[in-house]
Amino acid sequence: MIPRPESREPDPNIFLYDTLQRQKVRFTPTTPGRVGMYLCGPTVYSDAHLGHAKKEVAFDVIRRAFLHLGYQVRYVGNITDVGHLQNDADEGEDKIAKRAALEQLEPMEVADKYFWSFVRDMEALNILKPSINPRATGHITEQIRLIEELIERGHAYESQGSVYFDVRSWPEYGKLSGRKLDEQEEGTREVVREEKRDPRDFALWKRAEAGHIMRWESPWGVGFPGWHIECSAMSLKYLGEGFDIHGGGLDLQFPHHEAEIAQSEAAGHAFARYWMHNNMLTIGGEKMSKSKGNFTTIAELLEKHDPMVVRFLLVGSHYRSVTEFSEEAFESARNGYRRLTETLHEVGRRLQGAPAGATEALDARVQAHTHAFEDALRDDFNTPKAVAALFGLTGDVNAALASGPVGQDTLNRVQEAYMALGGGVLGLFHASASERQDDTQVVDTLMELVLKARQHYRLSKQYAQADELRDTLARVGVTVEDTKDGVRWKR
Ligand SMILES: Nc1ncnc2c1ncn2[C@@H]1O[C@H](COP(=O)(O)OP(=O)(O)OP(=O)(O)O)[C@@H](O)[C@H]1O
Ligand SMILES: [Zn+2]
Repeated sequence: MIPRPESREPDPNIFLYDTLQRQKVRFTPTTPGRVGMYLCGPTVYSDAHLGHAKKEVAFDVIRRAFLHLGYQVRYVGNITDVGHLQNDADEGEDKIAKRAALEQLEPMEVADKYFWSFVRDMEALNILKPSINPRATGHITEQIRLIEELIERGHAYESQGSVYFDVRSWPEYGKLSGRKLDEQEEGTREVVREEKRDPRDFALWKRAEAGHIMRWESPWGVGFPGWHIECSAMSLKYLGEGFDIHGGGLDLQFPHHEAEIAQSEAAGHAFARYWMHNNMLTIGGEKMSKSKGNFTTIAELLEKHDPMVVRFLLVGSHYRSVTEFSEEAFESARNGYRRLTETLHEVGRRLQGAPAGATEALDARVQAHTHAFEDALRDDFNTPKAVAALFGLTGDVNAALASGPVGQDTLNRVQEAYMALGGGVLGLFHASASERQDDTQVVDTLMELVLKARQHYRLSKQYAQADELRDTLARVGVTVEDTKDGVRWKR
């Protein structure tokens, strides 16, 4: 966990884009100084892919930004382990149950297997653990209670052992997505229509047919919850009435989030006050998705790429913009990330032996870039602008380091700025960076030895050997320069 800066008052000037109001609005928390966030998590029936990473990183950065700007955050990220059918229109097999049959596992084994795989991927990507990670199957009672409230209030009805939300009883249905009546019906087929009063009605509870293995007792017979109801039940349980922020992918706006709002409000609960949606990670212009099969899992990616480069790639585009996945995008992320870490490491090296005191001109630049970075966060968590501020800082630091000695206090402040902004907020300097730090120490020591040997050859006029050392280093990308201040190297 990154600690909340103790000294900082909660920032009152954060603006975020609220999907419901369709504009950027000032964020005001329900409870001063605290933010409650709920994020629709994965359906755990297969390994997570880069699209999931885009969403998780987006909301992780938003959470970290709130922490940085003086708030305490309760972050609830749910795990869907029941009720998510293959078709959004209440049809098809349960995704988990289908996978269980395929892998010859218990449904809960499937859920656990992919839950832990998800946790491993998220850890590798330096995503902070949710404060609460509730699962749908652990909250059947809460879901049944909410459905009962809806029936009591006349907004839901039972039909042949299933319970549906009565869309006609709730005129606000459609307010989030702005979908017209006919568009709300998309994909609904005749079989289910017969049970429904209106084709737009959605399942709150489904009767379990013989052979359906995920089943629970309910007032309406044996069945299982519909997909949408879990998120209403769990967000309200852990974040309370009128909680602050509900997040998820743009593709969940309809029907999932539309249904969440309708069923929560119709049951008499004040629901999320701000709705935030991340745009999609695409491949060849199409959404990366499990069901389309056009995905690359996070685990596969991490065999080839540093997780921090993956993260850098994702924060390089705004959460509301599309990110197109390509090898070229990785290449440029790798180069960009290297530029940051090289400077950070150089600052570490220069700290030893730096003159005491400050270098005021650079101090002023550090402050200016820090302000620019924070302004970018306040403007709907604009990470590309924040990254640009880090590059601005990097440029100024490089220029200062090249032009002469920099005071120790200033170097410390530069390091702190990198760690707080690039590390704390963007989450870019994780274990892989510290591993590289260890690696850097080993490389530094080895280089010192090699350069001493080279110096020895030169002093004893064995120039061929000295040059051979230099050329060998050049072949692995290390250049050695003889300057008036002594020998310097870089890679
Ligand atoms: N390509 C993507 N880019 C950004 N977010 C995504 C992407 N794919 C899924 N998500 C988000 O991840 C969350 C969980 O998605 P889900 O488990 O439905 O994945 P999926 O690959 O879309 O699966 P399916 O194709 O079976 O619907 C949702 O909030 C969804 O918006
Ligand atoms: Zn949800």
